[in-house]
Amino acid sequence: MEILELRLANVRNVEFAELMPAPGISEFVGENGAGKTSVLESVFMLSHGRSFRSVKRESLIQFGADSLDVFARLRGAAGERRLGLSRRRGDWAARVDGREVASLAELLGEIAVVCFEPGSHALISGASEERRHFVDWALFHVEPEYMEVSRRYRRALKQRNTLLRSGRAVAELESWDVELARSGVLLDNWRDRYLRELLPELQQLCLLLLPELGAPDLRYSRGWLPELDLLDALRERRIRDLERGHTSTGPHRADWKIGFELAPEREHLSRGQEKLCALAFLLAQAALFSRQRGEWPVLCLDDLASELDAGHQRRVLSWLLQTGAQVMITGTAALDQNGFEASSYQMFHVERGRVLAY
Ligand SMILES: Nc1ncnc2c1ncn2[C@@H]1O[C@H](COP(=O)(O)OP(=O)(O)OP(=O)(O)O)[C@@H](O)[C@H]1O
Repeated sequence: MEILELRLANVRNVEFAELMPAPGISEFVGENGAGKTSVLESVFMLSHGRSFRSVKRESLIQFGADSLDVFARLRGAAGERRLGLSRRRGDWAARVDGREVASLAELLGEIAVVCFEPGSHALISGASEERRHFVDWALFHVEPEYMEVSRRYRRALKQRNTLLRSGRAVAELESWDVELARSGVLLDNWRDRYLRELLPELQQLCLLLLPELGAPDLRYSRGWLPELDLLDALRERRIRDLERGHTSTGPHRADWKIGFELAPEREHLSRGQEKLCALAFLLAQAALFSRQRGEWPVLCLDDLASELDAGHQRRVLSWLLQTGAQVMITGTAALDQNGFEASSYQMFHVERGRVLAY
């Protein structure tokens, strides 16, 4: 998919910007604090409903402004779409082709953006929630029933936790346990399958970015004891859960980790290797998306040059070039443009909130 036109208003220090990203690589170059990341955050917002820097969307609204607008004209396999996310008088509204949609998910389902940024190492070293989000974001795009099943699971979990805190009879938990098991097993199967499908893509990217570590392996832990089925695991934990006041087992506790032949645990990775590893996951996710959906997501790479050394940058850029995906990259200095085709490359200068095609 490709963003043909992008418009932002009152996003951080960008009062207004209108640009036409290149079909291939668009580079946003400017000094620290110029507004480069704000452009990427806007694109990411359309696909995730939030910024990658903060869960609070409000922090993007320009100081003193009472509205924010992000608009993109997107060409994808399903045709052309006009996508908008805005905030007016305290309310957020999402629009697809000019029509306000009832649920944000309708907008998020239209555009896929995969972003590597300075906080991405949290995918490897951060909380398990980051890793569940990573998988669940992909499931949202490829499993038509994902939203509904995930909603049922979250609702049952909330009800079960309320019941646990109320200290009422254990027997009342049965119906919620049955619902948790029904939806939870589906989530677990999808996650398990997704990670197995991701592995070959990941192996290729690790070979490109981290060849010194040997072959990678992915270990998925589903969130409950492998020898039990989910319903039995929930039943078995009831007494303990009542004491603790929350549900201590199930897919909401799922996690996965990567190990390499020569670095079996995360603690064996250097900080730089952690970042490369996170990048390998994100690019593998994009590659799998393209295989499953027949089109590439938009790829954003924030501050690539400060995250990667020159050799790794070159490898990533040549990999990106052969995908044909639309890519947006920020940096304080221009990239080495060797191999870029003029027709699919565009540089933008960003200066104190102004974005200008160069
Ligand atoms: N809500 C806001 N309203 C106005 N300005 C803001 C707001 N939030 C942040 N800023 C400012 O907006 C500017 C843009 O930040 P941004 O992160 O986009 O810059 P950048 O060009 O990516 O910088 P760097 O190279 O340092 O990462 C910064 O100067 C920041 O202080």
